[in-house]
Formats: sequence, structure tokens, C-alpha cells
Amino acid sequence: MGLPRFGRPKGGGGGQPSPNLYVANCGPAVGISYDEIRSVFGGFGQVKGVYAADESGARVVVCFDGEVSARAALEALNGRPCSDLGGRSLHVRYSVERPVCQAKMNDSLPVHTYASELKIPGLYLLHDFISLGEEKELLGAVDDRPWNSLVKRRVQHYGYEFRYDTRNVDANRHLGELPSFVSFILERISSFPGLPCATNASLDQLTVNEYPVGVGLSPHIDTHSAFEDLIFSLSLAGPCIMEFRRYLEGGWLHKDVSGSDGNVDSLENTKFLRKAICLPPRSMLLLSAEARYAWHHYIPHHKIDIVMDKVIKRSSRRVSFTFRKVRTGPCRCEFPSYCDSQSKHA
Ligand SMILES: O=C(O)CCC(=O)C(=O)O
Ligand SMILES: [Fe+2]
Repeated sequence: MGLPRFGRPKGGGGGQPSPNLYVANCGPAVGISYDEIRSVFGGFGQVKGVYAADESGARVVVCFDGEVSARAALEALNGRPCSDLGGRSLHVRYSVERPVCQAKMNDSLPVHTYASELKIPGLYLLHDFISLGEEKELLGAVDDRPWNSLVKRRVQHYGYEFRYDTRNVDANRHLGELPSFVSFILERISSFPGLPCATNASLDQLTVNEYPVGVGLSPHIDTHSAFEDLIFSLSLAGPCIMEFRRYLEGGWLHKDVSGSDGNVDSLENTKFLRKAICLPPRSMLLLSAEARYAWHHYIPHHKIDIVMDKVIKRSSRRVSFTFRKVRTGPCRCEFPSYCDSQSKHA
């Protein structure tokens, strides 16, 4: 389920009477829970539901079972500080039902919890891959080391440097072994169901990304010729939503050309399938097969995410550890239209 199909009325005034109210300055982002909202509006009649009106977390739609209750609530609560809702002044108007197509466009994508729900071959997510104590140690270790600042986020590279201008690595410039503070992760990676035992030993490149609150990552496929089949990403500190897009016409040439860290989405007008998953802290994501080679991954630039109709405020930075194996020969995957090694234009 996404957002309800009710939006903000156009123009001034309270709008056309309706059982549904659009209430601004109210919601989880300003410290008011849906239960509190339901309880206050419930004083005027039966409330059928309270929903996020948009992704702000500060605007809701309250649906009553009839117009009489909605009118009573609007007249009593609009423009006055409400002591039961933290003394906030609510802006209340009648809500209008949006046409289906508009509702669909504005709807947030359903966000799944388990990788199997996305039905993308080769996508896996293990929750609680590390403990709270281990997470703290990993964060301490990277915070003790120098970060490189990109435009919007900071990074550290181990093993080989990842170059954002070429979206590749220089396989001839080995920076050294992966640091000892990640040894236990590499060992645990061999517990991933169905992987060859030697996988952990072969991973030789680590990128640590630190995303401030609200910062995401442009849609991309990790360059086929740069890395082998398996890409592991461990999430720490804060959660994020990761979206996967399968562009119907493929083509590695369409990749994000925004350079080091820009937000340019050069794929906007192309048709694509979209699926989304929540990556909680301490979870390990694995991209392999089709998920690695044919689906773009993307972290939307949001301060608020909606997961299972709940508004989740991103309140902490997210730090990710991405483990890969640098490729030394050309890629021979089964997805040539996404592959820089196999494209005629490469
Ligand atoms: O932050 C992540 O989990 C993903 C990072 C990523 O996709 C990349 O570095 O290519
Ligand atoms: Fe990536």
C-alpha cells in the first residue's frame, strides 16, 4: 500500500466539503504520532484512517466516516494551537480525491523487507549480519582513518581505489591488503547460503561510503569490467531504502554521467521496472547474477522514507562497506546490453 489517493485541495478556503481532511503542520516529522492524531480527531466522530499526505512526514490526511464529523473537526481545529498535539497550530482543509493516474505517479513505491519479495534473481539480504558491538567497532575504525570528501558524501577506499570519473579501478595500482578490522566480515561472508567457500578470500576491494542524512546515490550498475560477479554491501549506523531499476532497453551507455557525486539522473525518460527494499543497519546485501549485472541500484535522496505505510525519518548518517573483487580480464556476463566489455561501443 502506498499513500492514500487524497491530496491537498487547490486554491484557498476550506475547499469542497468531504469526509476527508488534509492537515498540515502535523505528523511524525514534527513529533506527532498517527495514534495521537487519530485520538484528537476521533473526538469529532469516527476516524476511518490517518495517512501520510506526502513524503514530508508533516502533512496527513484524516478520513472520517462522514462529512459532519469532518466539518466539526475542521471548524474546531483549523488555525488554532492544539494543546493535545504539542500546541501546534494545524492547517486543516477538506481533502480531494486525486485521479488514479496522479495518485499512482505520486505514490511511493512499496518498500520490501526481504529480498525474496523483490523477485530479482541474484539479490539477497541477510539481516543482523553483525552485532551492535561489531558495528560500533567498525564505525570507530573508519572514523579513526582519513575520509576523502566528495561533493555530498565521504569515502574511503581499501585494496584498490575506485575512480568516480571512469567508474573503474586501476587494477595495476594495488594499495595493499584489506584492513584487519574487516577480517571477521570476510570470514562470515562464507556463511552466505550457496556461495563457493573461497569467495571471502578473493574479495580485494573495499569502498566505505558515509552518507549524511538525506543524501543518496545516483542510479548505476557497478561497471562490469571493473568488478567480478559478487558485490556485498554492509549497512551501518542508519537505514536506507535501496531502489532497483531494470531499464527496458538496457545499455551501459545510459549510465549516470554525473561524475564524482552528482544527482543527475540521465535515465529519467526511459521506461523501467522499479522495486525497493529497506536496508537496515547491520544487514548485508549481496548483488549477484541479474541483480548485479542488469539492474541499476539507487538510493533516493530523501530525509523521510515510507515503509509499510510508516514514515521513517532518516535521523542518522548511513555508512556502508562495499566489498568487491577487481576484475582482471573482460566481463563475459549474460547481459551484453549492460556490459561495457561486450558492447560494440566499448
Ligand atoms: O552504499 C551502498 O550500499 C552501495 C554503494 C554502491 O552502490 C557503490 O559504491 O557502488
Ligand atoms: Fe554500486
